Amino acid sequence: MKIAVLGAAGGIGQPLSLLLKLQLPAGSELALYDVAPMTPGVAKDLSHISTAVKVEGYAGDDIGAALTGADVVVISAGVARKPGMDRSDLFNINAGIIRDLVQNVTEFAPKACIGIITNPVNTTVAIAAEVLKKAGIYDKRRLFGITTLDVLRAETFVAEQKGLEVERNSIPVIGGHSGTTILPIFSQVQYATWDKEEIVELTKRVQNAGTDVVNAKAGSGSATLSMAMAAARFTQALVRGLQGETAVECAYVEGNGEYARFFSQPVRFGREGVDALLPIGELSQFEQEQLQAMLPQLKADIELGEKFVA
Ligand SMILES: NC(=O)C1=CN([C@@H]2O[C@H](COP(=O)(O)OP(=O)(O)OC[C@H]3O[C@@H](n4cnc5c(N)ncnc54)[C@H](O)[C@@H]3O)[C@@H](O)[C@H]2O)C=CC1
Ligand SMILES: O=C([O-])CC(=O)C(=O)O
Repeated sequence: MKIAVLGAAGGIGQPLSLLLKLQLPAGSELALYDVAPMTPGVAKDLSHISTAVKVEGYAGDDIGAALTGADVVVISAGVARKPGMDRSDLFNINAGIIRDLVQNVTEFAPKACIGIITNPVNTTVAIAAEVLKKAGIYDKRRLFGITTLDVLRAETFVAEQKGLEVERNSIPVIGGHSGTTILPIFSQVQYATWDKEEIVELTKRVQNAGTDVVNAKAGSGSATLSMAMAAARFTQALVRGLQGETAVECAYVEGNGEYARFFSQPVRFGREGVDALLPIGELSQFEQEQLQAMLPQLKADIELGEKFVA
């Protein structure tokens, strides 16, 4: 397997690359790319870690070499939020970055699975899909918005609140990745009992968790370390699927359009990327209301991306 990380010198890119160096199957190749000139140095640094994963670094115009032969491309290139901004405020800069990077993927790694971290995810994934479509190579089984951080947060916050072992949790988070489009399905946590206020509060905590980190970092960026962990977990699951093993994670994918063109839900990975979309299961009345209420925003975010490419 060859995994390319685009944005590899950044706040997420560096710890993500470290985790992949430690966790990818022996014999894998890790290609780091960023516009930042330091990127070959980041790769050199990582390459001294004694695991059987080969690391190469590329900067500036050298994206073709990074992408050629890649099975998976993970993209965290772009700008991050500062206090007072919404994820949608990143659109102006990040939309063009994603369009141009995915254009390069169409040229150098047309068969790769693409996982997008760059915000606003609700929109950047739609941009990527349209660029791939224009190039005539769009395969919806191979494009993902990485929403795993919402799952990590839901798992952690439930464990804290209920005094549970965090490893026991597996909580689906559906919808999108901003504000009220993030919907954790706490009613499916069977080993805890809830009153309604608790669920409302915990739902808001997950929805605002990104903003909490942005505010706590006070102008120097957004979540990087937890996001690196989330993206590593997603990438590992995808790689396992591509290698013919079974793996399931929530991801923001083009499904059957029941709720919106792109929607985060549990996905089973397989040799072609998405092997099957798993049902979101039963929702409480609160969750059903939240789901219906988020859809206009989610659809508008998606449309913004589609129009940007058109
Ligand atoms: N999906 C999610 O759950 C999350 C998404 N994010 C998003 O991830 C993105 C990256 O965040 P950070 O790593 O903290 O930002 P950062 O600013 O630390 O790193 C971004 C990197 O992208 C590089 N870059 C910029 N334009 C590029 C291009 N055209 N090609 C290649 N590299 C390019 C920069 O040189 C920099 O190294 C942001 O958009 C942020 O909002 C952040 C946290 C969670
Ligand atoms: O909030 C942000 O800007 C970064 C992000 O997506 C998250 O931490 O969930």
